Amino acid sequence: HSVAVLGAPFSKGQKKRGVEHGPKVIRDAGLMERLSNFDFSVHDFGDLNFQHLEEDEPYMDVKFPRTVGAANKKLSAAVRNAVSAGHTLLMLGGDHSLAVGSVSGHAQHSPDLCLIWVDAHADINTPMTSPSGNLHGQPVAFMLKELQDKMPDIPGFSWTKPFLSSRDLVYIGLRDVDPGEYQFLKSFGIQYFTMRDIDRLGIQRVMEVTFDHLLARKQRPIHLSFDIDAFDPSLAPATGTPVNGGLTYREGIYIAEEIHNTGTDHYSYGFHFLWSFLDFLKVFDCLAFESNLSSSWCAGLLSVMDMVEVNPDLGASPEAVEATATLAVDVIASSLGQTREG
Ligand SMILES: N[C@](CCCC[B-](O)(O)O)(CCN1CCCCC1)C(=O)O
Ligand SMILES: [Mn+2]
Ligand SMILES: [Mn+2]
Ligand SMILES: [Mn+2]
Repeated sequence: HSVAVLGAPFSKGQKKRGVEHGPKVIRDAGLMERLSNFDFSVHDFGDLNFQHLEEDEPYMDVKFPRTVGAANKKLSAAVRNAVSAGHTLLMLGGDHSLAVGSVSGHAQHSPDLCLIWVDAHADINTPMTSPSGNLHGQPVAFMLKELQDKMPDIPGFSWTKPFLSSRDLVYIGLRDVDPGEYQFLKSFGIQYFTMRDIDRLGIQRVMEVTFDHLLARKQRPIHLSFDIDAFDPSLAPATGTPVNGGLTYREGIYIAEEIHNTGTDHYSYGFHFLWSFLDFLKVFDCLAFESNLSSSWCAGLLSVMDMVEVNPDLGASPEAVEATATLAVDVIASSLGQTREG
């Protein structure tokens, strides 16, 4: 299979300058070099260029609605085209408002997709519940069918149509959820794992429950929307809304590795005891075929991945920026098949 890389240098979903340079610093951290180590082909689609609209007054306190709406309309077409061409698509942000275009473009090709949202935040505010008016805290609200009667007609977003059911979404890493968002999570019964849940259950169990929830009934394409602020700020300081107590390096990489490992029979869900027993037997090397089988099979179910909110202007030093960008590349590489075992 092939991977396409698309940069989305966009920042108007929030107020801090610099996140529009996210695609550049992620590439400068060696992204394309790291991707060339895999056996799949890599296509660089370059960066989208977004026009800044002159007249773009706030709407119900929502900032830059027409600019954000237009950018996402353009992004959704690019994502739909890339997925339709058979690529696994990697979208480099840019702020998280870009998920509106990325996920809806993906859903136009794959309406049965499921969404894994790795983030300190739920990003499910409506214009009425948003404490900031920043659209990077609202993308999920544009996607959910259950929220469509609570969403006003925002200028610039008339092209959008809700496409996602709450049961097809799982959050991992939450630790800064606004009151209105919490109400939606509870009333729609959305599956989520906070950092406390990760402390209690451990990341292996979190991923098992996530895949049982999303894939046990049937396998389908995964959209992974990864906000770098899911990591602890000590690991990812160069980002706009850091929150203490985030993912460790190993937890973040494990999430990515497990997403890569979906899609083979090796992981027919609900039979963990069997697979862990087979893994145990593997140590006697009597099941070598099993690992070869899964490695040949593992295209993985990942179809589109967003990597967003890397902001080079917010690192305290060049080293801090480099560390944040390199972490983003590590997560991307692990999602696409890089392993820690060789
Ligand atoms: N939930 C917030 C933050 C959104 C972050 C967007 B992301 O995840 O893409 O980076 C507001 C969070 N909270 C408001 C009260 C004071 C502390 C921050 C919002 O503005 O909606
Ligand atoms: Mn966030
Ligand atoms: Mn986010
Ligand atoms: Mn693999």
